[in-house]
Amino acid sequence: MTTPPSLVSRNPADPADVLLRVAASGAAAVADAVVKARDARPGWLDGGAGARSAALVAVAEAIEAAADELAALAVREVGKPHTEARAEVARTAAIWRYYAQAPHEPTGAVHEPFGGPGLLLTRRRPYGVAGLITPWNFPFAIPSWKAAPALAVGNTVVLKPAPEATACALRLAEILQRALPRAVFTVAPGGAAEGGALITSSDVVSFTGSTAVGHEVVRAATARGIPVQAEMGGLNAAIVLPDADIERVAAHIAAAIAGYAGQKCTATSRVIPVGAALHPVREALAAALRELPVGDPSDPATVCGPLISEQARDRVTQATCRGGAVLAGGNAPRRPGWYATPTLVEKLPPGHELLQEEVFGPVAALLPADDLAHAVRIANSVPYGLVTSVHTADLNAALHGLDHLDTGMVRVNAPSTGVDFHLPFGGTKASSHGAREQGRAALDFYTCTRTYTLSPTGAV
Ligand SMILES: NC(=O)C1=CN([C@@H]2O[C@H](COP(=O)(O)OP(=O)(O)OC[C@H]3O[C@@H](n4cnc5c(N)ncnc54)[C@H](OP(=O)(O)O)[C@@H]3O)[C@@H](O)[C@H]2O)C=CC1
Ligand SMILES: O=C(O)CCC(=O)C(=O)O
Repeated sequence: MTTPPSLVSRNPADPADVLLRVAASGAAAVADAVVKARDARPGWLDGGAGARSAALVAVAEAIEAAADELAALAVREVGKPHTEARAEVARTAAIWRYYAQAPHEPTGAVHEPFGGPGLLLTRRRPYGVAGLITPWNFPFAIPSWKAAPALAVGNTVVLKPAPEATACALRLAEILQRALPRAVFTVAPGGAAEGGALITSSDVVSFTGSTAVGHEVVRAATARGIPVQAEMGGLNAAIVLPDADIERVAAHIAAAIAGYAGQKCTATSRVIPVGAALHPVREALAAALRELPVGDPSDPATVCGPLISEQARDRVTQATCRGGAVLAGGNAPRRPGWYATPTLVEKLPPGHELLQEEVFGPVAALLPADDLAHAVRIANSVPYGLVTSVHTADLNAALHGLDHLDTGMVRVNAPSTGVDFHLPFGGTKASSHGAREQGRAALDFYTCTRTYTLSPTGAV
C-alpha cells in the first residue's frame, strides 16, 4: 500500500512560516467518508426542517463568535488582506443564516389531476451525499455557499478543500461538526486523487477552481450520470464611458484588479475605455494602481497582499514580460513572500496570454474602444463569460450593456468583484458549467424534483 503524500500549508507572505503538515486522506478514506455520510443522511433528513434550520443557525453563531480568529487564519494561510478576510468571515456567517431559512420553505406544489379526483404533487428531495471540491481563495465562503444549501435541503456533505487552504478547511469543519450530527459534514484533505475519489463516490458534485480541472471534473461526474456544477475562471472586463466620474471609477477598478492580488474569479483583468475616456482612464488608473497599498496582509491598510505561491507569482511577472507596454507595475517587490506589483499594460499583441487566459494576479490590460458597440465586442471576444462592469451615467448605455454583454453577470457602476450571496452566481462559456450557485438556485441544484400522484382508492 502506498502512503498518501503530505500536504504542506505555508504563509504566502512569509514562506518560512509553515502552518500545517498533514497526510492527504487517500482515496480509500474519501470513499469511506462518503459511505458514512450516506448512512447519516436519513437521520439528518428525517430529523426535520426545524432541526436542520437550528443547526445552520448554530453554525452561523459559532462563525461569528470565532470571527477574529478565522480572519487571522485566512490572512496567514492564504495571504488574504485583513480587511477582506474579515469581510469574508462576516459574509460566511450571513450565508449560513440565509440558508437556515430554507428548510422552512415550500418544497413543491399541488396540482389538480387532468381528469378525475385526487392530488398531484411535486416535491424537491435531496440527492444524498454532496461532494464539494473547493479552491483556496475564499477558504470559508466558497465551502459554505456550497455546503449550507446542500445541508439545508437534507443532503450530507464531504468536502475536499484545496491543499493551500487545508488549515482553514479543518477549522471550518471543527465548527460545523460541533453544530451538526456525526458524519453529516466531513472534510477530506488532499489533492487530485482525493478529488477524483469524491467524484466517483458522491451523488452530486459542486466544484470551483480552474477551467482545465473544472472540465475534467464535469467529464468524470457526467460519465457517472450524476449532477455537476463547475464555477471556473473569468477574464472580466470593465467598460468605462466618457460620462463616468473617472477619478472615482479608476479607484474602484484598481481595487477590482489588484484587491487580494487579483486572485478572484470576479477580478477585473481588462479595462475598456470608450472614445474620449481613454486618456483620463489611462492616467487615473495607472496612478491608482501605483498608489494601491501593497504589503503585509495582516496590516488593515493593505489592499494587495502576496500571491498564493511562487509559481503563481512567476506566472504573473512572466505574463507581463511577453509584449505590450507597461503603464504601471510589472515587477515583483524585493521582499520575502510571493508579491507582484499592481500592473497595467497596453498595446498587447493579439493572442497574448493576458487576453486569452485567467492569469489570477494583480494585472489588467488596457484595450481602447471607438464606441460602446466596439467595447461590447471586445468584452465578448474571450473564451470566458463571468462578469462585466459598465461605468456610465447614461441609462441607455447601461441597458445596451445588459442586452448585449455575453456574461452571466453585468454590474453597472459597481466593480466586477463582490457577490450577493442571495442571488444566482455564475457565467457563460468557459466560466461555468451546469446550474447556478448561491441564492435559491442552489436549493434547486442540490435537489431532484419528484412527482407524486395520489388517487382515492377505487379510482382506477
Ligand atoms: N474560479 C475560481 O474562483 C478559481 C480559479 N482558480 C484558477 O485555477 C488556477 C490554479 O489554481 P488551483 O488552486 O491549482 O486550482 P485547480 O483548479 O487546479 O484546483 C482546484 C481544486 O481541484 C482539485 N483537483 C485538481 N485536479 C483534480 C481532479 N482531476 N479531480 C478532482 N479534483 C481535482 C485541486 O487539488 P490539487 O490542488 O491538489 O490539484 C483543488 O482542490 C489559478 O491560477 C486560477 O486561474 C483557482 C482558484 C479559484
Ligand atoms: O468576488 C467575490 O467576492 C467572489 C469571487 C469568487 O467567487 C471566486 O473568486 O471564486
